[in-house]
Amino acid sequence: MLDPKEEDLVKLAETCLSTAQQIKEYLAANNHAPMTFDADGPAFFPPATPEIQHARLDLRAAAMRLYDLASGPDEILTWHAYHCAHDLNAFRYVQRYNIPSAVPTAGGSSISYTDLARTLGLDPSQLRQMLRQLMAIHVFREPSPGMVSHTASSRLLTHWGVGAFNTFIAEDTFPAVARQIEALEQWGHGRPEPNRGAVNLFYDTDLPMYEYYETGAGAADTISSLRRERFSRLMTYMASTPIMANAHVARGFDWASLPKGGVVVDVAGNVGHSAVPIAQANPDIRVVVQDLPKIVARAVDPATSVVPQDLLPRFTFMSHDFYTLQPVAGAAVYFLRMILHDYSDSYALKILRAVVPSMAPDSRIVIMDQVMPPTVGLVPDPVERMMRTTDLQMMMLTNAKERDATEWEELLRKAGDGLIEGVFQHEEGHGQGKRLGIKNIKTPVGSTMSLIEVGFVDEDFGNR
Ligand SMILES: C[S@@+](CC[C@H](N)C(=O)[O-])C[C@H]1O[C@@H](n2cnc3c(N)ncnc32)[C@H](O)[C@@H]1O
Repeated sequence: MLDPKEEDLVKLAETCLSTAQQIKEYLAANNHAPMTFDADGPAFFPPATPEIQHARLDLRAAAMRLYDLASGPDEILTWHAYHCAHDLNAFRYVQRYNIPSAVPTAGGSSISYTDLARTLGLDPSQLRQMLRQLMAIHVFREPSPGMVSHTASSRLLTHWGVGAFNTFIAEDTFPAVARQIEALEQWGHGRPEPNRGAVNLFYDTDLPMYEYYETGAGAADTISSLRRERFSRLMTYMASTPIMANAHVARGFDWASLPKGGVVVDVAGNVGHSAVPIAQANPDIRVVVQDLPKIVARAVDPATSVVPQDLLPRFTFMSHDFYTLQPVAGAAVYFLRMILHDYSDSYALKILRAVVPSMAPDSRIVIMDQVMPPTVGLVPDPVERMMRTTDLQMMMLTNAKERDATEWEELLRKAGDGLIEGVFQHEEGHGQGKRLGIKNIKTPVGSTMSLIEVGFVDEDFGNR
């Protein structure tokens, strides 16, 4: 990993050179096309060995640091921030008016600003202003004056998942995060309620984001339906990206060790996409996927179902509000992926304390979320950037946060307080000297999320 304190221009440039060579050679040796901005080039960096992944991280970290040092302290605060704001503004325009699908995708083809504007009912001069802003970051290009064509990135805006992600940033995150300070001033700093986030001001709702999405029934409320669909697609896509790949679910916990006939409850599992690798890892277990009613309807609808046909007999879908007592008692595992980071401590506690009374003494809770580095500079810069941005996204959405290992341990200890005796009521000693705690944390290679195995441990167990 690049030394977090390295500031020498030449040393950073040397890192760029050596890692760039390593990556170029790897691509050539494995018959992968070189990375390019051309529309016909690879849309995603190809799968690579851990060494090449590390080289990519170092290259990005060194190049970004060089860029910042060459810009100077003033530009970080002025021009860089200025560019970011208007890049987002241009993305919003591009998404709102469906520009990507109106630009021809056939190799080498292009369209004039005038024709594009006429097709979409836009002003040609404003259209050109917006697209030229994005061309600086390799999104669209002008192959000749007055003509627009795709780059690899702009073409990807037509991809169902990348497009949904970009639209969510442009149409939801960008305008909502601009209300963050107003939310803090209107409702108070450090508020725990999930319906007092910046997104509540932007969506103009008193409901927590997920409940707001649920209100989108019928034509009466099409905007919340549209936002729910977008968010749902975003979540499904995220689970397919290398850093959040569903495959990590199988790598971070030994699902095969669960007993025959054991049950895994995927609490708030959306349409069940993350439970698929669990069921595949152990043919002898059953899976219960729980979520809010409209999500469950999507999960069981053949048009939107994501669970492969051969696994379906082992799947049950259930509407369940996770603030209420967990209806499945004695499951082998209660799996909570990307749930608790959506909530402040007091709400995350409510969710966990609704699970604990249903646990058997040997049940586990497996939490899959980020385990934040306890300070800055411990992970590669691009990873740190992703984790910190996600942390703020959680604040914006639901007044929530990502947690480090100590914060997780503290939360779990409180989640078990007063409930242990009930779980161990049929056992000798009634669970005296036990607490809910972390048994293990495993971070699969290439994943930003870890699997935190939680169970009943002796009071003096571990000291993370
Ligand atoms: C961030 S998504 C995570 C989904 C899934 N676990 C995953 O890893 O992709 C949060 C999920 O929580 C669900 N949810 C929100 N509030 C809920 C509630 N009160 N009870 C049950 N599920 C809820 C949402 O519908 C959504 O599917």
